[in-house]
Amino acid sequence: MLVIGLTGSIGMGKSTTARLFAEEGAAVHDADATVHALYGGPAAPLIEAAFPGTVRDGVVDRKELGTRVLGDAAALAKLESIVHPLVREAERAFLSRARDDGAAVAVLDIPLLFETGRDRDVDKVVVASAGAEEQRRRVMERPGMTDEIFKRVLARQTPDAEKRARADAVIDTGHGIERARAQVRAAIADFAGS
Ligand SMILES: CC(C)(COP(=O)(O)OP(=O)(O)OC[C@H]1O[C@@H](n2cnc3c(N)ncnc32)[C@H](O)[C@@H]1O)[C@@H](O)C(=O)NCCC(=O)NCCS
Ligand SMILES: Nc1ncnc2c1ncn2[C@@H]1O[C@H](COP(=O)(O)OP(=O)(O)OP(=O)(O)O)[C@@H](O)[C@H]1O
Repeated sequence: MLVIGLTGSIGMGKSTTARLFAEEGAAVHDADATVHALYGGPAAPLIEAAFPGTVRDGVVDRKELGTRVLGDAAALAKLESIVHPLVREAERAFLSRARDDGAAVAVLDIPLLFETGRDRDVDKVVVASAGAEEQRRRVMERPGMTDEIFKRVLARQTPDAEKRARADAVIDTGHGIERARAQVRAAIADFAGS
C-alpha cells in the first residue's frame, strides 16, 4: 500500500484535495476531523484539565480554545502535546484497517506534516497550494477570522514555498476543481510508476 502524506498551509485546499483523492479510490484520513471528533469525546476531559473553561456540555469549544492558544506559543505547544499522540494513534489504526481492506493508496491529510517531522513516515508527500492572495481571501471569509489570527497561524506553519519545494507533487487549487483533479490523477499515476 502506498502511503501519501497530504499537507498545505491554512486555506490552501487540503480538505478539497483529500476529497479528490478519495474520489480516485484512495482511503483518506483527515487529522483535523479526527481532532474535532476527539474534542467531542475522549480528549475533552484532558483539554478541560489543561485549559479550564474550554469545555461545554462535554464538548471542546474550538473557538474559545483557539482564542486561548493561537496567540500563545507555550499554550499551543501544551495543546499539541495532548492532541498529537492521540491523532497519531488514530492514524495507525486507520492505516491498519486500510491495509486489511486491501487499499492500494492511503492518504493521511496532516496540516503539520513537515512541522512535526511526519514527512519521514510516508512514502510520498503531496502539497495543496494556491497563491498567497487566494489563500488570504479564502481564510478571511471564515467567521471569526482576523488578520491577527491568520498571521499567528501562518507563523506556526512551514512557509508555502518551502512546502512546495519539499513535495513529490503539488496540487494547484487556485484554478478550479477540474485542474486539481487532473493533477491528483497525474500524481497517483506517477507514484504508481515509480
Ligand atoms: C486551534 C483549534 C482549536 C482551532 O480550531 P478550528 O476549528 O478553528 O480550526 P481547525 O481545527 O479546522 O484547523 C484549521 C487549520 O488551522 C491550522 N492549524 C490547526 N492547528 C494548528 C497548529 N497547532 N499549528 C498551526 N496551524 C494549525 C491548520 O492549517 C488547520 O487545517 C484547533 O485547530 C486545534 O485544536 N489545534 C491543535 C491541534 C492540532 O495541532 N491540529 C492540527 C492537526 S493534528
Ligand atoms: N481546486 C479548487 N478549486 C476551487 N476552489 C477550491 C479548490 N480547492 C479548495 N477550494 C476552496 O478553497 C477553500 C478552502 O479549501 P479547503 O477547506 O479544502 O482548505 P484547507 O487547506 O483544508 O483549509 P484548512 O487549512 O483551514 O483546514 C474552500 O472554500 C474550497 O471550496
